Amino acid sequence: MIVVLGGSGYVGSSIVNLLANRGKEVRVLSRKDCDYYDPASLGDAIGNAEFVINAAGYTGRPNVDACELHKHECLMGNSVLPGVVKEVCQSKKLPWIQISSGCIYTGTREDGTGFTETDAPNFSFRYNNCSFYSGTKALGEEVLADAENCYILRLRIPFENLDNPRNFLTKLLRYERLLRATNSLTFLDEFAKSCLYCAESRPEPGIYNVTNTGSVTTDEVVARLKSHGITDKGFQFFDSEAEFMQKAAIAARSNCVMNNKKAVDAGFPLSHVHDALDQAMSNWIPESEVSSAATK
Ligand SMILES: NC(=O)C1=CN([C@@H]2O[C@H](COP(=O)(O)OP(=O)(O)OC[C@H]3O[C@@H](n4cnc5c(N)ncnc54)[C@H](OP(=O)(O)O)[C@@H]3O)[C@@H](O)[C@H]2O)C=CC1
Ligand SMILES: Cc1cn([C@H]2C[C@H](O)[C@@H](COP(=O)(O)OP(=O)(O)O[C@H]3O[C@@H](C)C(=O)[C@@H](O)[C@H]3O)O2)c(=O)[nH]c1=O
Repeated sequence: MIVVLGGSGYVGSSIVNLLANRGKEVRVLSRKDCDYYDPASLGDAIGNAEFVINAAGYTGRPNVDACELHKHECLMGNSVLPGVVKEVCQSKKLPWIQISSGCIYTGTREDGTGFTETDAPNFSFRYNNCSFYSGTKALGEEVLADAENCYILRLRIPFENLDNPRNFLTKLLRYERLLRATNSLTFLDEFAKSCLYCAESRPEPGIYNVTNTGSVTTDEVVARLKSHGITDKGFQFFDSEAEFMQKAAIAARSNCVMNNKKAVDAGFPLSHVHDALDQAMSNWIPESEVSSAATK
């Protein structure tokens, strides 16, 4: 049985749905079920699982700006909880996944290429230039530096075919104005499949950048939304990052490029970002039809 902490959240529910559709026995854990910060209580709740996925954490609503206002929750969920899950899984000798984030980086490497798993985070408290959210995610990875049998999977700006306020494509469609940025992204379907791949095929444990190959600019994504007929909106852009910060954000964002070679070489099912965007957009389901699509 696979236990998923935070399995009712945006990312967790996508993983749980895939596991269930593939016939896996899966159990969702919530903070209501036990004390996440008491190893004995969490250990009892995890019970006789064979594999654990920690999809719990504090991300803020509607976006990471909220983490600047809820620092205690953010630090506990993203930095302390991974350490408790590690203690419990190690004592039970369980393999497990921690969901981390590519947002612990900003920009590209000096040579213009994407960050690899061995590059030190450059959008963290150690650099003192980060959002509170990113700082806590980088600390969460540090806490797991010596973790055994642990997959640290870095997700980066999830998108999918279902219109949802957490979906990057929906965000671009709904924000009044857009920031011009270059980013690596993660197709949520392929992220869920990557979790299943770890549970079933057990590649070498460690850190993996679970992002689609390549990177895209905001303009490219918007052009694709138009060419797929999803919108004909005349998008408005901020003149600069400074204007974005002044008018639409509290915390700086970590727009960045990631290198997924380690994950691809290890067999993770990750396509090129252009193909993944086309797949999500050609199966686009508007929010008004999402719940009826889910029940079909
Ligand atoms: N969405 C994104 O853009 C990205 C997310 N991630 C990471 O993926 C993971 C899941 O994110 P996502 O699904 O978007 O988040 P959600 O907020 O949708 O879900 C996370 C779940 O975690 C639980 N939770 C909330 N606050 C806390 C807390 N302070 N301590 C412990 N548990 C808490 C809640 O479940 P319950 O109430 O049932 O306990 C919640 O439903 C997080 O670790 C996040 O950092 C990484 C990159 C991008
Ligand atoms: C608020 C806002 C953001 N943006 C841009 C900035 C950025 O490039 C992109 C996403 O910014 P948001 O504020 O929507 O999302 P943000 O909360 O920064 O998203 C992050 O969530 C956490 C949980 C993660 O782990 C990250 O990987 C990432 O997915 O959209 C606009 O273009 N216009 C806006 O009005």
